[in-house]
Amino acid sequence: MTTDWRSPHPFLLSPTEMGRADRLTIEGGIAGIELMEQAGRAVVRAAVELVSAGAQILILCGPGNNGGDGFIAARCLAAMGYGIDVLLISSADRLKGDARLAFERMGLPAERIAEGQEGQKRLPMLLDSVDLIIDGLFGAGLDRPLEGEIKQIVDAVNDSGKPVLAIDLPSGVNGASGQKLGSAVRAQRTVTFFCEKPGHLLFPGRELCGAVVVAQIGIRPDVFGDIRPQTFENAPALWRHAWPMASQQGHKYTKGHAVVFSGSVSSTGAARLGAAAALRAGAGLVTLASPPDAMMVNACHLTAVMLKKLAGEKAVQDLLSDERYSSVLIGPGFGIGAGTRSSVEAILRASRATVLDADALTSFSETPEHLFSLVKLCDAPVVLTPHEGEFARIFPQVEGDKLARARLAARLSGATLILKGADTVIASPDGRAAINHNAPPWLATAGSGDVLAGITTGLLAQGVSGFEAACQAVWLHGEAGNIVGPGLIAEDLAPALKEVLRALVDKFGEG
Ligand SMILES: NC(=O)C1=CN([C@@H]2O[C@H](COP(=O)(O)OP(=O)(O)OC[C@H]3O[C@@H](n4cnc5c(N)ncnc54)[C@H](O)[C@@H]3O)[C@@H](O)[C@H]2O)[C@@H](O)CC1
Ligand SMILES: Nc1ncnc2c1ncn2[C@@H]1O[C@H](COP(=O)(O)OP(=O)(O)O)[C@@H](O)[C@H]1O
Ligand SMILES: [K+]
Repeated sequence: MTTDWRSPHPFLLSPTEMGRADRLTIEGGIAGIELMEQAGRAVVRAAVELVSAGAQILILCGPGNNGGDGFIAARCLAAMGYGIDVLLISSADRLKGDARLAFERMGLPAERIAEGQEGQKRLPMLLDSVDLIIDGLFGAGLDRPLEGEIKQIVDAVNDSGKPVLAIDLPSGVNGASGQKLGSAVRAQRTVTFFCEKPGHLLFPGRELCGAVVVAQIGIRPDVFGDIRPQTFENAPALWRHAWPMASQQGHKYTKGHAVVFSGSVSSTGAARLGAAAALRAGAGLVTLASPPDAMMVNACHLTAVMLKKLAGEKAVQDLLSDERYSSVLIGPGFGIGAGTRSSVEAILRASRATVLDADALTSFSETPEHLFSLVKLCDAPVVLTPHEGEFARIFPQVEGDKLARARLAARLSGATLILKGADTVIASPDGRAAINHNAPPWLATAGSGDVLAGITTGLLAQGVSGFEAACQAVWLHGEAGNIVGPGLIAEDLAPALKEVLRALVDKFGEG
Protein backbone atom coordinates (compact mmCIF):
# COMPACT_ATOMS: atom_id res chain seq x y z
CA MET A 1 0.00 0.00 0.00
CA THR A 2 1.27 3.49 -0.72
CA THR A 3 -0.03 6.32 1.33
CA ASP A 4 -2.13 9.12 -0.01
CA TRP A 5 0.19 11.59 1.60
CA ARG A 6 -1.55 14.64 0.30
CA SER A 7 -4.51 14.20 2.64
CA PRO A 8 -5.58 17.74 3.55
CA HIS A 9 -5.63 17.26 7.32
CA PRO A 10 -4.11 14.63 9.55
CA PHE A 11 -6.82 14.40 12.23
CA LEU A 12 -8.36 11.26 13.66
CA LEU A 13 -11.41 11.59 15.91
CA SER A 14 -12.37 9.21 18.67
CA PRO A 15 -16.05 8.17 18.64
CA THR A 16 -16.67 10.62 21.49
CA GLU A 17 -15.03 13.46 19.54
CA MET A 18 -16.99 12.43 16.44
CA GLY A 19 -20.20 12.68 18.48
CA ARG A 20 -19.12 16.21 19.34
CA ALA A 21 -18.49 17.01 15.67
CA ASP A 22 -22.05 15.79 14.91
CA ARG A 23 -23.49 17.89 17.74
CA LEU A 24 -21.58 21.03 16.74
CA THR A 25 -22.84 20.60 13.18
CA ILE A 26 -26.42 20.12 14.32
CA GLU A 27 -26.17 23.21 16.59
CA GLY A 28 -24.85 25.07 13.54
CA GLY A 29 -28.19 24.46 11.81
CA ILE A 30 -27.91 21.18 9.91
CA ALA A 31 -30.53 18.70 11.14
CA GLY A 32 -29.34 15.31 12.42
CA ILE A 33 -31.64 13.54 9.96
CA GLU A 34 -29.94 15.41 7.13
CA LEU A 35 -26.52 14.12 8.27
CA MET A 36 -28.01 10.65 8.49
CA GLU A 37 -29.48 11.01 5.00
CA GLN A 38 -26.03 11.91 3.65
CA ALA A 39 -24.44 9.05 5.57
CA GLY A 40 -27.00 6.59 4.17
CA ARG A 41 -26.39 7.83 0.64
CA ALA A 42 -22.64 7.38 1.07
CA VAL A 43 -23.34 3.79 2.07
CA VAL A 44 -25.43 3.37 -1.08
CA ARG A 45 -22.57 4.66 -3.28
CA ALA A 46 -20.20 2.14 -1.71
CA ALA A 47 -22.72 -0.71 -1.97
CA VAL A 48 -23.41 -0.28 -5.67
CA GLU A 49 -19.69 -0.64 -6.35
CA LEU A 50 -19.71 -4.05 -4.69
CA VAL A 51 -22.71 -5.70 -6.38
CA SER A 52 -24.35 -5.88 -9.77
CA ALA A 53 -27.76 -4.43 -10.66
CA GLY A 54 -30.70 -6.08 -8.94
CA ALA A 55 -28.54 -7.93 -6.38
CA GLN A 56 -29.97 -9.15 -3.06
CA ILE A 57 -28.75 -7.09 -0.09
CA LEU A 58 -29.31 -7.83 3.58
CA ILE A 59 -29.09 -4.79 5.86
CA LEU A 60 -28.48 -5.51 9.54
CA CYS A 61 -29.61 -2.63 11.75
CA GLY A 62 -28.95 -1.98 15.42
CA PRO A 63 -30.92 0.14 17.90
CA GLY A 64 -29.01 3.43 17.39
CA ASN A 65 -28.09 5.84 14.65
CA ASN A 66 -25.80 3.32 12.96
CA GLY A 67 -28.99 1.37 12.28
CA GLY A 68 -30.55 4.68 11.15
CA ASP A 69 -27.94 4.96 8.39
CA GLY A 70 -28.91 1.42 7.42
CA PHE A 71 -32.63 2.35 7.09
CA ILE A 72 -31.76 5.26 4.79
CA ALA A 73 -29.58 2.98 2.65
CA ALA A 74 -32.41 0.42 2.55
CA ARG A 75 -34.88 2.98 1.21
CA CYS A 76 -32.50 4.27 -1.48
CA LEU A 77 -31.27 0.85 -2.60
CA ALA A 78 -34.83 -0.52 -2.81
CA ALA A 79 -35.79 2.48 -4.98
CA MET A 80 -32.86 1.62 -7.26
CA GLY A 81 -34.19 -1.91 -7.83
CA TYR A 82 -32.04 -3.94 -5.44
CA GLY A 83 -33.70 -6.73 -3.46
CA ILE A 84 -33.57 -5.49 0.12
CA ASP A 85 -34.16 -7.27 3.41
CA VAL A 86 -33.75 -5.45 6.72
CA LEU A 87 -33.03 -7.28 9.92
CA LEU A 88 -33.52 -5.10 12.98
CA ILE A 89 -31.97 -6.65 16.08
CA SER A 90 -34.25 -4.84 18.53
CA SER A 91 -37.90 -3.98 18.31
CA ALA A 92 -38.91 -1.04 16.10
CA ASP A 93 -40.92 0.44 19.02
CA ARG A 94 -37.67 1.13 20.85
CA LEU A 95 -36.09 3.23 18.09
CA LYS A 96 -35.59 6.88 18.95
CA GLY A 97 -34.86 10.23 17.31
CA ASP A 98 -33.39 10.26 13.81
CA ALA A 99 -33.19 6.46 13.65
CA ARG A 100 -36.93 6.24 14.28
CA LEU A 101 -37.61 8.85 11.61
CA ALA A 102 -35.40 6.97 9.13
CA PHE A 103 -37.23 3.73 9.94
CA GLU A 104 -40.64 5.35 9.43
CA ARG A 105 -39.55 6.77 6.08
CA MET A 106 -38.10 3.49 4.86
CA GLY A 107 -41.25 2.35 3.06
CA LEU A 108 -40.30 -1.31 2.64
CA PRO A 109 -43.06 -3.95 2.56
CA ALA A 110 -43.50 -5.46 6.06
CA GLU A 111 -42.40 -8.91 4.90
CA ARG A 112 -38.96 -7.51 4.03
CA ILE A 113 -38.40 -6.34 7.62
CA ALA A 114 -37.62 -8.80 10.41
CA GLU A 115 -37.41 -7.63 14.01
CA GLY A 116 -35.84 -9.21 17.10
CA GLN A 117 -36.37 -12.97 17.48
CA GLU A 118 -38.11 -13.23 14.12
CA GLY A 119 -35.01 -11.81 12.44
CA GLN A 120 -32.80 -14.36 14.10
CA LYS A 121 -34.99 -17.18 12.84
CA ARG A 122 -34.84 -15.87 9.29
CA LEU A 123 -31.13 -15.13 9.33
CA PRO A 124 -29.76 -18.48 8.00
CA MET A 125 -32.13 -18.37 5.04
CA LEU A 126 -31.36 -14.71 4.33
CA LEU A 127 -27.61 -15.27 4.56
CA ASP A 128 -27.90 -18.11 2.07
CA SER A 129 -29.43 -15.98 -0.63
CA VAL A 130 -27.73 -12.57 -0.29
CA ASP A 131 -25.01 -11.06 -2.46
CA LEU A 132 -24.00 -8.40 0.06
CA ILE A 133 -24.51 -7.75 3.75
CA ILE A 134 -24.56 -4.18 5.04
CA ASP A 135 -23.58 -3.97 8.70
CA GLY A 136 -25.44 -1.19 10.51
CA LEU A 137 -25.53 -2.89 13.92
CA PHE A 138 -23.19 -0.65 15.94
CA GLY A 139 -20.82 2.16 15.14
CA ALA A 140 -19.58 4.93 17.40
CA GLY A 141 -22.03 3.97 20.15
CA LEU A 142 -20.60 0.51 20.86
CA ASP A 143 -20.08 0.59 24.60
CA ARG A 144 -19.87 -3.04 25.69
CA PRO A 145 -18.84 -6.41 24.29
CA LEU A 146 -21.10 -8.18 21.82
CA GLU A 147 -22.76 -11.08 23.60
CA GLY A 148 -25.56 -13.63 23.30
CA GLU A 149 -27.81 -13.38 20.26
CA ILE A 150 -25.98 -10.39 18.81
CA LYS A 151 -22.67 -12.24 18.96
CA GLN A 152 -24.35 -15.22 17.26
CA ILE A 153 -25.57 -12.96 14.45
CA VAL A 154 -22.08 -11.52 13.95
CA ASP A 155 -20.48 -14.97 13.99
CA ALA A 156 -23.05 -16.24 11.46
CA VAL A 157 -22.32 -13.25 9.19
CA ASN A 158 -18.59 -13.98 9.32
CA ASP A 159 -19.13 -17.72 8.77
CA SER A 160 -21.34 -17.04 5.74
CA GLY A 161 -18.33 -15.87 3.71
CA LYS A 162 -20.55 -13.23 2.06
CA PRO A 163 -19.04 -9.78 1.40
CA VAL A 164 -19.80 -7.22 4.09
CA LEU A 165 -19.96 -3.45 3.82
CA ALA A 166 -19.66 -1.92 7.30
CA ILE A 167 -21.28 1.38 8.19
CA ASP A 168 -18.82 3.60 10.08
CA LEU A 169 -17.02 0.66 11.75
CA PRO A 170 -17.39 -3.11 11.59
CA SER A 171 -19.73 -3.86 14.49
CA GLY A 172 -17.76 -4.99 17.52
CA VAL A 173 -14.69 -2.88 16.70
CA ASN A 174 -13.99 -0.12 19.20
CA GLY A 175 -13.47 3.06 17.20
CA ALA A 176 -11.11 4.53 19.78
CA SER A 177 -8.74 1.58 20.01
CA GLY A 178 -9.30 -0.82 17.11
CA GLN A 179 -9.89 -3.57 19.64
CA LYS A 180 -12.54 -6.22 19.24
CA LEU A 181 -15.26 -6.17 21.88
CA GLY A 182 -16.45 -9.78 22.26
CA SER A 183 -16.76 -10.50 18.57
CA ALA A 184 -16.58 -8.34 15.47
CA VAL A 185 -17.78 -8.26 11.90
CA ARG A 186 -15.12 -8.83 9.24
CA ALA A 187 -15.86 -6.37 6.43
CA GLN A 188 -14.62 -6.08 2.90
CA ARG A 189 -15.21 -2.36 2.89
CA THR A 190 -16.08 0.25 5.52
CA VAL A 191 -17.66 3.63 4.87
CA THR A 192 -16.94 6.11 7.60
CA PHE A 193 -17.96 9.71 7.90
CA PHE A 194 -16.05 13.01 7.97
CA CYS A 195 -12.66 11.52 8.96
CA GLU A 196 -11.12 8.28 10.07
CA LYS A 197 -11.10 7.10 13.67
CA PRO A 198 -8.12 5.45 15.45
CA GLY A 199 -9.93 2.10 15.22
CA HIS A 200 -9.67 2.20 11.43
CA LEU A 201 -5.85 2.31 11.64
CA LEU A 202 -5.05 0.17 14.69
CA PHE A 203 -5.05 -3.61 14.48
CA PRO A 204 -7.15 -5.71 14.61
CA GLY A 205 -9.63 -3.01 13.56
CA ARG A 206 -7.59 -2.10 10.48
CA GLU A 207 -7.82 -5.62 9.16
CA LEU A 208 -11.51 -6.04 10.04
CA CYS A 209 -12.44 -2.82 8.17
CA GLY A 210 -11.15 -3.92 4.77
CA ALA A 211 -10.75 -0.89 2.52
CA VAL A 212 -11.92 2.30 4.25
CA VAL A 213 -13.83 5.00 2.39
CA VAL A 214 -14.24 8.39 4.06
CA ALA A 215 -17.44 10.16 3.01
CA GLN A 216 -18.27 13.81 3.59
CA ILE A 217 -21.78 14.26 5.00
CA GLY A 218 -21.94 17.99 5.62
CA ILE A 219 -19.75 18.35 8.72
CA ARG A 220 -17.50 21.38 8.30
CA PRO A 221 -13.77 21.07 8.98
CA ASP A 222 -13.92 24.10 11.27
CA VAL A 223 -15.25 21.79 14.03
CA PHE A 224 -11.61 20.71 14.38
CA GLY A 225 -10.93 24.15 15.83
CA ASP A 226 -13.34 23.45 18.70
CA ILE A 227 -12.41 19.84 19.22
CA ARG A 228 -8.62 20.26 18.93
CA PRO A 229 -7.90 16.60 18.22
CA GLN A 230 -4.70 15.20 19.71
CA THR A 231 -4.63 12.00 17.64
CA PHE A 232 -3.35 12.01 14.10
CA GLU A 233 -2.78 9.90 11.08
CA ASN A 234 0.98 9.89 10.48
CA ALA A 235 1.07 11.67 7.13
CA PRO A 236 3.08 14.59 5.72
CA ALA A 237 0.21 16.98 6.51
CA LEU A 238 1.06 16.40 10.18
CA TRP A 239 4.73 17.35 10.04
CA ARG A 240 5.34 19.20 6.84
CA HIS A 241 5.78 22.47 8.80
CA ALA A 242 8.75 20.88 10.64
CA TRP A 243 10.45 19.36 7.61
CA PRO A 244 14.18 20.29 7.57
CA MET A 245 14.32 21.79 4.10
CA ALA A 246 17.94 22.14 2.93
CA SER A 247 18.91 25.79 2.73
CA GLN A 248 20.61 27.06 -0.43
CA GLN A 249 23.36 28.62 1.66
CA GLY A 250 23.66 25.80 4.18
CA HIS A 251 26.75 23.67 4.70
CA LYS A 252 27.29 20.34 6.38
CA TYR A 253 27.60 21.85 9.87
CA THR A 254 24.22 23.58 9.55
CA LYS A 255 22.69 20.12 8.96
CA GLY A 256 23.94 18.77 12.25
CA HIS A 257 26.38 16.09 13.34
CA ALA A 258 24.99 12.77 14.55
CA VAL A 259 26.98 10.34 16.65
CA VAL A 260 26.09 6.65 16.71
CA PHE A 261 27.57 4.32 19.34
CA SER A 262 28.90 1.03 18.02
CA GLY A 263 28.86 -2.28 19.86
CA SER A 264 31.97 -4.39 20.36
CA VAL A 265 33.82 -6.33 17.68
CA SER A 266 31.21 -9.03 17.05
CA SER A 267 28.16 -6.75 17.05
CA THR A 268 28.88 -3.66 15.00
CA GLY A 269 26.49 -4.01 12.06
CA ALA A 270 23.41 -2.62 13.82
CA ALA A 271 25.14 0.69 14.62
CA ARG A 272 26.46 0.99 11.06
CA LEU A 273 22.94 0.50 9.70
CA GLY A 274 21.80 3.30 12.00
CA ALA A 275 24.71 5.56 11.03
CA ALA A 276 24.13 5.13 7.28
CA ALA A 277 20.43 5.87 7.76
CA ALA A 278 21.18 9.02 9.80
CA LEU A 279 23.39 10.30 7.01
CA ARG A 280 20.81 9.48 4.35
CA ALA A 281 18.10 11.22 6.40
CA GLY A 282 20.07 14.43 6.01
CA ALA A 283 22.48 14.80 8.94
CA GLY A 284 25.43 16.81 7.62
CA LEU A 285 27.96 14.53 9.30
CA VAL A 286 27.74 11.20 11.07
CA THR A 287 30.40 9.76 13.34
CA LEU A 288 30.45 6.20 14.55
CA ALA A 289 31.91 6.07 18.08
CA SER A 290 33.59 2.70 18.35
CA PRO A 291 35.19 0.70 21.17
CA PRO A 292 38.88 0.06 20.47
CA ASP A 293 38.41 -3.66 19.67
CA ALA A 294 35.89 -2.84 16.94
CA MET A 295 37.85 -0.07 15.20
CA MET A 296 39.24 -2.30 12.47
CA VAL A 297 35.98 -3.99 11.57
CA ASN A 298 34.18 -0.63 11.52
CA ALA A 299 36.96 1.00 9.50
CA CYS A 300 36.67 -1.75 6.89
CA HIS A 301 33.00 -0.98 6.35
CA LEU A 302 32.74 2.80 6.49
CA THR A 303 33.22 5.47 3.87
CA ALA A 304 31.13 8.61 4.28
CA VAL A 305 30.43 7.85 7.93
CA MET A 306 33.39 8.90 10.09
CA LEU A 307 34.93 6.81 12.81
CA LYS A 308 36.17 7.78 16.26
CA LYS A 309 37.71 5.60 18.94
CA LEU A 310 35.92 5.63 22.26
CA ALA A 311 38.20 4.59 25.11
CA GLY A 312 38.50 5.25 28.80
CA GLU A 313 36.09 5.78 31.69
CA LYS A 314 34.99 9.27 30.71
CA ALA A 315 34.96 8.61 26.98
CA VAL A 316 31.32 9.58 26.48
CA GLN A 317 31.61 12.85 28.45
CA ASP A 318 34.81 13.73 26.62
CA LEU A 319 33.24 13.05 23.23
CA LEU A 320 30.10 15.04 23.95
CA SER A 321 32.05 17.98 25.35
CA ASP A 322 32.25 18.86 21.65
CA GLU A 323 29.06 20.88 21.26
CA ARG A 324 28.91 20.24 17.52
CA TYR A 325 27.50 16.76 18.07
CA SER A 326 23.82 17.55 17.80
CA SER A 327 22.21 14.12 18.17
CA VAL A 328 23.09 10.70 19.53
CA LEU A 329 21.93 7.14 18.89
CA ILE A 330 22.75 4.42 21.36
CA GLY A 331 21.43 0.88 21.73
CA PRO A 332 21.65 -1.13 18.49
CA GLY A 333 24.10 -3.97 19.14
CA PHE A 334 25.51 -2.06 22.12
CA GLY A 335 25.13 -4.82 24.74
CA ILE A 336 23.02 -5.04 27.88
CA GLY A 337 24.29 -4.09 31.33
CA ALA A 338 25.85 -1.55 33.66
CA GLY A 339 28.25 -0.19 31.03
CA THR A 340 25.32 0.66 28.76
CA ARG A 341 23.43 2.28 31.64
CA SER A 342 26.34 4.54 32.47
CA SER A 343 26.85 5.51 28.81
CA VAL A 344 23.15 6.39 28.54
CA GLU A 345 23.43 8.41 31.73
CA ALA A 346 26.42 10.35 30.40
CA ILE A 347 24.62 11.06 27.11
CA LEU A 348 21.42 12.27 28.74
CA ARG A 349 23.36 14.40 31.22
CA ALA A 350 25.10 16.00 28.23
CA SER A 351 21.61 17.12 27.07
CA ARG A 352 21.92 16.08 23.46
CA ALA A 353 18.92 15.05 21.27
CA THR A 354 19.00 11.30 21.82
CA VAL A 355 17.48 8.12 20.45
CA LEU A 356 17.50 5.16 22.84
CA ASP A 357 16.88 1.87 21.07
CA ALA A 358 17.24 -1.88 21.67
CA ASP A 359 19.92 -2.65 24.34
CA ALA A 360 19.82 0.90 25.68
CA LEU A 361 16.20 0.21 26.65
CA THR A 362 16.59 -3.38 27.82
CA SER A 363 19.49 -2.34 30.08
CA PHE A 364 16.93 -0.45 32.19
CA SER A 365 14.50 -3.38 32.62
CA GLU A 366 15.19 -3.49 36.36
CA THR A 367 15.34 0.27 36.87
CA PRO A 368 13.02 2.03 34.42
CA GLU A 369 12.35 4.84 36.91
CA HIS A 370 16.04 5.67 36.84
CA LEU A 371 15.89 5.95 33.05
CA PHE A 372 12.84 8.23 33.24
CA SER A 373 14.54 10.51 35.75
CA LEU A 374 17.55 10.81 33.42
CA VAL A 375 15.27 11.58 30.47
CA LYS A 376 13.71 14.38 32.49
CA LEU A 377 17.15 15.84 33.22
CA CYS A 378 17.93 16.05 29.51
CA ASP A 379 17.19 19.46 27.99
CA ALA A 380 16.95 18.09 24.45
CA PRO A 381 14.38 15.74 22.86
CA VAL A 382 14.67 12.07 23.78
CA VAL A 383 13.05 9.38 21.63
CA LEU A 384 12.56 5.79 22.81
CA THR A 385 11.95 3.21 20.07
CA PRO A 386 10.73 -0.01 21.72
CA HIS A 387 9.09 -2.94 19.98
CA GLU A 388 6.41 -4.67 22.07
CA GLY A 389 8.95 -6.88 23.89
CA GLU A 390 11.14 -3.95 24.91
CA PHE A 391 8.06 -1.93 25.84
CA ALA A 392 6.87 -4.64 28.25
CA ARG A 393 10.33 -4.66 29.89
CA ILE A 394 10.50 -0.95 30.65
CA PHE A 395 6.80 -0.20 31.08
CA PRO A 396 5.55 -3.37 32.83
CA GLN A 397 2.80 -1.46 34.63
CA VAL A 398 1.36 0.18 31.50
CA GLU A 399 -1.67 -1.66 30.15
CA GLY A 400 -4.47 -1.08 27.66
CA ASP A 401 -4.74 -0.64 23.94
CA LYS A 402 -1.70 0.38 21.89
CA LEU A 403 -2.64 4.05 21.54
CA ALA A 404 -3.38 4.46 25.25
CA ARG A 405 -0.21 2.59 26.25
CA ALA A 406 2.03 4.68 24.01
CA ARG A 407 0.48 7.90 25.35
CA LEU A 408 0.82 6.86 28.95
CA ALA A 409 4.40 5.65 28.47
CA ALA A 410 5.38 8.95 26.85
CA ARG A 411 3.90 10.84 29.77
CA LEU A 412 5.57 8.59 32.37
CA SER A 413 9.00 8.66 30.76
CA GLY A 414 9.04 12.24 29.52
CA ALA A 415 10.27 10.95 26.15
CA THR A 416 8.70 10.73 22.71
CA LEU A 417 7.81 7.13 22.15
CA ILE A 418 7.86 5.12 18.95
CA LEU A 419 5.96 1.96 19.84
CA LYS A 420 6.81 -0.15 16.82
CA GLY A 421 4.88 -2.76 14.87
CA ALA A 422 2.57 -2.99 11.89
CA ASP A 423 0.57 -0.07 13.35
CA THR A 424 3.41 1.92 14.96
CA VAL A 425 2.18 4.58 17.37
CA ILE A 426 4.24 7.70 17.99
CA ALA A 427 3.38 9.51 21.22
CA SER A 428 4.62 12.74 22.72
CA PRO A 429 4.75 13.51 26.46
CA ASP A 430 2.48 16.50 25.70
CA GLY A 431 -0.39 14.13 24.78
CA ARG A 432 -0.18 14.13 20.98
CA ALA A 433 -0.14 10.75 19.28
CA ALA A 434 0.05 9.61 15.66
CA ILE A 435 -0.77 6.24 14.13
CA ASN A 436 1.30 5.09 11.21
CA HIS A 437 -0.19 3.09 8.36
CA ASN A 438 2.22 2.98 5.46
CA ALA A 439 4.54 0.22 6.72
CA PRO A 440 4.60 -2.99 4.66
CA PRO A 441 5.05 -6.36 6.40
CA TRP A 442 8.45 -6.93 4.82
CA LEU A 443 9.86 -4.33 7.21
CA ALA A 444 9.74 -7.10 9.82
CA THR A 445 13.35 -8.15 9.20
CA ALA A 446 16.56 -8.06 11.22
CA GLY A 447 18.07 -4.59 11.41
CA SER A 448 15.04 -2.71 10.13
CA GLY A 449 14.52 -1.14 13.58
CA ASP A 450 18.17 -0.01 13.62
CA VAL A 451 17.53 1.86 10.38
CA LEU A 452 14.45 3.53 11.87
CA ALA A 453 16.47 4.63 14.90
CA GLY A 454 19.13 6.01 12.55
CA ILE A 455 16.65 7.99 10.44
CA THR A 456 15.21 9.51 13.62
CA THR A 457 18.72 10.45 14.78
CA GLY A 458 19.50 12.05 11.42
CA LEU A 459 16.38 14.23 11.64
CA LEU A 460 17.07 15.18 15.26
CA ALA A 461 20.62 16.18 14.23
CA GLN A 462 19.04 18.76 11.93
CA GLY A 463 17.11 20.31 14.81
CA VAL A 464 13.69 18.72 14.20
CA SER A 465 11.82 18.38 17.50
CA GLY A 466 11.17 14.96 19.07
CA PHE A 467 7.59 14.17 18.06
CA GLU A 468 7.95 15.53 14.52
CA ALA A 469 11.29 13.77 13.95
CA ALA A 470 9.82 10.50 15.19
CA CYS A 471 6.74 10.83 12.95
CA GLN A 472 8.81 11.80 9.91
CA ALA A 473 11.20 8.91 10.50
CA VAL A 474 8.47 6.29 10.85
CA TRP A 475 6.78 7.52 7.68
CA LEU A 476 10.05 7.65 5.67
CA HIS A 477 10.92 4.14 6.88
CA GLY A 478 7.52 2.85 5.73
CA GLU A 479 7.79 4.52 2.32
CA ALA A 480 11.31 3.18 1.85
CA GLY A 481 9.94 -0.28 2.68
CA ASN A 482 7.26 0.14 0.03
CA ILE A 483 9.81 1.11 -2.59
CA VAL A 484 12.04 -1.88 -1.87
CA GLY A 485 9.14 -4.33 -1.68
CA PRO A 486 9.21 -8.05 -0.83
CA GLY A 487 12.66 -9.48 -0.33
CA LEU A 488 13.73 -6.37 1.56
CA ILE A 489 16.76 -6.58 3.84
CA ALA A 490 17.75 -3.79 6.19
CA GLU A 491 20.65 -2.64 3.99
CA ASP A 492 18.16 -1.77 1.22
CA LEU A 493 16.37 0.85 3.26
CA ALA A 494 18.85 3.73 3.42
CA PRO A 495 19.45 3.73 -0.37
CA ALA A 496 15.67 3.66 -0.98
CA LEU A 497 15.32 6.84 1.07
CA LYS A 498 16.71 8.77 -1.91
CA GLU A 499 13.58 8.13 -3.93
CA VAL A 500 11.29 8.86 -0.98
CA LEU A 501 13.05 12.15 -0.23
CA ARG A 502 13.06 13.17 -3.89
CA ALA A 503 9.26 12.77 -4.10
CA LEU A 504 8.68 14.47 -0.78
CA VAL A 505 10.91 17.46 -1.47
CA ASP A 506 9.36 17.86 -4.94
CA LYS A 507 5.85 17.85 -3.47
CA PHE A 508 6.78 20.26 -0.69
CA GLY A 509 8.42 22.52 -3.30
CA GLU A 510 5.17 22.58 -5.29
CA GLY A 511 3.47 24.15 -2.26
N1 LIG B 1 -26.29 12.71 14.05
C1 LIG B 1 -25.42 11.79 14.32
O1 LIG B 1 -25.02 11.63 15.47
C2 LIG B 1 -24.96 10.92 13.19
C3 LIG B 1 -24.62 9.60 13.47
N2 LIG B 1 -24.30 8.76 12.49
C4 LIG B 1 -24.25 7.30 12.74
O2 LIG B 1 -24.58 7.04 14.07
C5 LIG B 1 -23.66 6.17 14.66
C6 LIG B 1 -23.60 6.42 16.13
O3 LIG B 1 -24.92 6.30 16.60
P1 LIG B 1 -25.26 6.00 18.10
O4 LIG B 1 -24.55 6.95 18.98
O5 LIG B 1 -26.73 5.95 18.19
O6 LIG B 1 -24.60 4.59 18.37
P2 LIG B 1 -24.77 3.16 17.67
O7 LIG B 1 -25.84 3.17 16.66
O8 LIG B 1 -23.44 2.73 17.29
O9 LIG B 1 -25.22 2.23 18.90
C7 LIG B 1 -25.80 2.73 20.08
C8 LIG B 1 -26.82 1.78 20.65
O10 LIG B 1 -26.30 0.48 20.76
C9 LIG B 1 -26.37 0.01 22.11
N3 LIG B 1 -25.21 -0.85 22.30
C10 LIG B 1 -23.91 -0.47 22.32
N4 LIG B 1 -23.11 -1.54 22.45
C11 LIG B 1 -23.92 -2.63 22.49
C12 LIG B 1 -23.69 -4.01 22.63
N5 LIG B 1 -22.46 -4.51 22.71
N6 LIG B 1 -24.73 -4.83 22.66
C13 LIG B 1 -25.97 -4.36 22.56
N7 LIG B 1 -26.28 -3.04 22.44
C14 LIG B 1 -25.26 -2.20 22.41
C15 LIG B 1 -26.41 1.26 22.94
O11 LIG B 1 -27.01 1.02 24.18
C16 LIG B 1 -27.22 2.19 22.05
O12 LIG B 1 -28.60 1.90 22.17
C17 LIG B 1 -22.38 6.39 13.91
O13 LIG B 1 -21.55 5.26 14.02
C18 LIG B 1 -22.89 6.67 12.52
O14 LIG B 1 -23.08 5.44 11.82
C19 LIG B 1 -24.51 9.16 11.10
O15 LIG B 1 -25.86 8.93 10.85
C20 LIG B 1 -24.19 10.60 10.89
C21 LIG B 1 -24.93 11.48 11.84
N1 LIG C 1 4.10 -6.59 10.24
C1 LIG C 1 4.75 -5.44 10.11
N2 LIG C 1 4.33 -4.52 9.22
C2 LIG C 1 4.99 -3.36 9.07
N3 LIG C 1 6.10 -3.02 9.77
C3 LIG C 1 6.57 -3.88 10.67
C4 LIG C 1 5.93 -5.13 10.90
N4 LIG C 1 6.62 -5.77 11.87
C5 LIG C 1 7.65 -4.98 12.22
N5 LIG C 1 7.63 -3.83 11.50
C6 LIG C 1 8.58 -2.71 11.61
O1 LIG C 1 9.91 -3.22 11.40
C7 LIG C 1 10.82 -2.63 12.33
C8 LIG C 1 11.42 -3.74 13.19
O2 LIG C 1 12.16 -3.22 14.25
P1 LIG C 1 12.79 -4.14 15.39
O3 LIG C 1 11.76 -5.07 15.93
O4 LIG C 1 13.47 -3.24 16.35
O5 LIG C 1 13.84 -5.00 14.59
P2 LIG C 1 15.43 -5.04 14.65
O6 LIG C 1 15.80 -4.94 16.11
O7 LIG C 1 15.80 -6.35 14.07
O8 LIG C 1 15.93 -3.90 13.87
C9 LIG C 1 10.01 -1.61 13.12
O9 LIG C 1 10.09 -0.34 12.50
C10 LIG C 1 8.59 -2.13 13.02
O10 LIG C 1 7.62 -1.12 13.16
K1 LIG D 1 -21.41 -1.00 11.80
